[in-house]
Amino acid sequence: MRPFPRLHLITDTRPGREPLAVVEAALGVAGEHLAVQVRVEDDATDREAYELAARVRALCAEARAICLVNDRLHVALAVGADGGHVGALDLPVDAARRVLGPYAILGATAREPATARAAVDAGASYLGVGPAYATRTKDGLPTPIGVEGVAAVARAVGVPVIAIAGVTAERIPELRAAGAHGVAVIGALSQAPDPVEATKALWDALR
Ligand SMILES: Cc1ncc(COP(=O)(O)OP(=O)(O)O)c(N)n1
Ligand SMILES: Cc1ncsc1CCOP(=O)(O)O
Ligand SMILES: [Mg+2]
Repeated sequence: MRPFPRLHLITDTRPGREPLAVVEAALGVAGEHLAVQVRVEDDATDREAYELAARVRALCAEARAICLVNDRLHVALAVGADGGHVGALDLPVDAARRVLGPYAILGATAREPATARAAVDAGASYLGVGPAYATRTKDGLPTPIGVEGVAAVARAVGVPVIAIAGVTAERIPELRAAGAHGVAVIGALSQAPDPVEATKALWDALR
């Protein structure tokens, strides 16, 4: 079986961002070691989500990278993605597992050990754990859990823990030391002046 990717790029579809160009740049560096999660803004239409996901899925297939879809599992199924990711406001994990089937990759968001264990028991195959640090990318997040919070979740579960929020290449060593399998990033790539160099820095810190 393929090792689960340590670097997860989440698309940034806010105005002025270029999600496909960033995905192409990252795939050129990390290729099959990358997971790309298609995430659109809440007010995007399903058609917009589908069109972006279909293009990302095609790019990932070419690079043999994993393609995941955030929230909208019908879009994941429609484009033939490898799986999806759900959080507290999305389908419950057991329902998401039923939608995606037994073999799909299913991620769930967790910030503390009890919910992390519950998500795994309900069928999550990896956990997105955070917010690890403060971030300006998403509003309304709770207080960051820090490396100690990531470590507490990592100790509690046997599935890969993917740290999220405010992750930079410089922070990867402490997250890995805390037991994180890998990281998920939006801003570290989408706001980088050079996404190729930024991917190299993240990937070098992870391998
Ligand atoms: C890898 C990963 N971790 C956490 C999240 C956040 O999911 P959620 O809490 O449902 O928030 P939205 O991303 O849907 O706004 C994620 N997407 N990926
Ligand atoms: C979608 C999401 N969920 C928790 S933090 C976050 C965004 C993280 O973005 P960044 O990597 O730019 O801090
Ligand atoms: Mg969600």
